[in-house]
Amino acid sequence: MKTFDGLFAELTEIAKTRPKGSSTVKRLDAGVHHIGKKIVEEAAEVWMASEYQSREEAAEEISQLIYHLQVMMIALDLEPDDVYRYL
Ligand SMILES: N=c1c2ncn([C@@H]3O[C@H](COP(=O)(O)OP(=O)(O)OP(=O)(O)O)[C@@H](O)[C@H]3O)c2ncn1[C@@H]1O[C@H](COP(=O)(O)O)[C@@H](O)[C@H]1O
Repeated sequence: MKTFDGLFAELTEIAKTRPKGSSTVKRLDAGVHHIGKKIVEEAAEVWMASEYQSREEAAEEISQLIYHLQVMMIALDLEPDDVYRYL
């Protein structure tokens, strides 16, 4: 099963090697404004799923929010430790 750090390592490698067909590469190329809008959209979906849908659907939306947050971290050249120090 994938973890936060495992996904971050995978996305970091994708950002370096830029494989064809990667949606992550497309999102990074689209830039911070695009990624930020996606984060807001996914955050709203987490809220809606948590309030009106199942726990399973909420978990899926949370995973997507984590993914888009990680894409933003990579766009900003932030490492997990840069974030963890505030936890
Ligand atoms: N975990 C994720 C992940 N979570 C969410 N998403 C993206 O976020 C989208 C979900 O948002 P929506 O439900 O709003 O779908 P949508 O409206 O089609 O979104 P848009 O593509 O239009 O923005 C999905 O369609 C994916 O494009 C993800 N894309 C990739 N990953 C993982 O990231 C890794 C690298 O992926 P690639 O870069 O595609 O190879 C792989 O391990 C993937 O499993």
